[in-house]
Amino acid sequence: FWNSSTSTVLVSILAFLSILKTAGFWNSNRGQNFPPGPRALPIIGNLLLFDLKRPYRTYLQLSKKYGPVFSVQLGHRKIVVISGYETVKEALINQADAFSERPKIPLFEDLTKGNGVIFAHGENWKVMRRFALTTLRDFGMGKKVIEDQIVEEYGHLADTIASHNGNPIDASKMINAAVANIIVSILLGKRFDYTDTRFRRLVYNIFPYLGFLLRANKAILRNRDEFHDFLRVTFVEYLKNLDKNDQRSFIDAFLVKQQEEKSATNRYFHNDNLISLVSNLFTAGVETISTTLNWGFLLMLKYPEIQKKVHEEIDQVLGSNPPRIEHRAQMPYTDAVIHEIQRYANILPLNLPHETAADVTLKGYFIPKGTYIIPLLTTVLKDQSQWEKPDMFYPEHFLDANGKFVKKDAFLPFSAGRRICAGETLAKMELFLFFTSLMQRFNFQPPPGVSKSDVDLSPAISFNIIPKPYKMCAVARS
Ligand code: HEM
Repeated sequence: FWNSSTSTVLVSILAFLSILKTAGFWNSNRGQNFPPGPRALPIIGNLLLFDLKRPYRTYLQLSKKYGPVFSVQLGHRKIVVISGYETVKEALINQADAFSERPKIPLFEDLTKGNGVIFAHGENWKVMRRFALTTLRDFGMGKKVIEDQIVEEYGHLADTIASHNGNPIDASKMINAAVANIIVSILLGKRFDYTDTRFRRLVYNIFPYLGFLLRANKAILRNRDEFHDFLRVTFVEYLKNLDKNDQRSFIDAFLVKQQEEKSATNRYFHNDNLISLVSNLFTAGVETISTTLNWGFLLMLKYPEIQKKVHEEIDQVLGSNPPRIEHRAQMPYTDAVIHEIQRYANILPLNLPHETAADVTLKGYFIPKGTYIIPLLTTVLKDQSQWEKPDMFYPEHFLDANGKFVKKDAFLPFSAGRRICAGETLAKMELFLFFTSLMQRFNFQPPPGVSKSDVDLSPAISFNIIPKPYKMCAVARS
């Protein structure tokens, strides 16, 4: 009965049905005004349209053609892309709850099993996010400890940079280590020496560079196992010395919660959630900041006249005093430059993916519950209706005619709504203190023989926007 011609007929029928389905013949969304988009091919959907090396470019082009709400199909997944400041705001802020979920992405589900905060869902996400936010505040801004730690850390970083005596260096690894130490001191309550072997493995091997997050290879899984083993041993150690009245780290705070009397949320405080939280904060809190700083110094090489103005403001306001966070309000130009670095660098052009938690209507289009959403941040940070010179590095975007700092609604590098970056306050503090302190100590110049017009601002090939590796000379300022 079951012979090869039966199989051929069956395969043909299936292929035909698949074509009909893709063409929308009995699409469940049909008649409900699903957002428009390019016609999809069977099985692969719109894959052929994509610049796979820099997918954000394809989304950007499609948004120009199809407008602020459109759809693409990748494999069997229909994706709705939201672009432009007004529309992203209408979704993530005005309809915050409906756009607050994360899709289940196989690689991340394998890595975290829905634990932690970044790729968590429903109630687990809510409880872990609330805990992460309060604890970051307590161990950071609340107790002022973190500001002191950043000040200590930028001292170490500046000394390491100065030891190269103005010779050309690629500072990215040093910056990475300094930034990693900040989150490590919040999580573990102590910093590491840059030469510590375990720390080096943690920073350089275990956590992949932003651009390679999507490579689900065996090495990543092996590194993850090694990191988890390290954490399990650490938890046991911290548990032994735990003192409810003297909590010294994020891990201590979690373990105290775990031991509290049974409460409605107590069941979420298990070790798998702690492991994922620690990994989440490390992944989210190191590469983002160091990539932004790497863009910042590259831009200072390209625009020495802007660097000069920052130096002047530093000399005027700080003199030789170390920067503290309260100085930011007195340094509008430096503040504007840092904001413009974030806007221009646009490091997460695709944002992180969202998913609709309920059926929702946006700009007249119907989007069912469970739809994969991309709130396209690049179209917000470069929205022509919001920025005077969207494609240029122009700190005046954040200054009024009197040189006072002005906030901009479309400045959303941390996204918006329920899933807005949980580390925004910490990140802003780190960016200001690291950038200002290094600028206070050094003049950044291209290596000998390289002129400012040779400085290349085109990004490396990646899913996110990272600068190509570069060298610079950090010449001590007298
Ligand atoms: C320049 C620095 C940073 C940028 C540009 C940035 C940007 C972002 C963006 C765009 C998201 C996704 C928001 C969304 O889904 O709508 C995000 C999420 C997140 N970020 Fe950041 N981030 C930065 C630094 C940090 C730091 C320092 C930490 C923590 C220490 C952190 C922790 C998180 C966490 C936990 C999430 C997940 C939030 C959730 O799913 O509820 N980030 N960040």
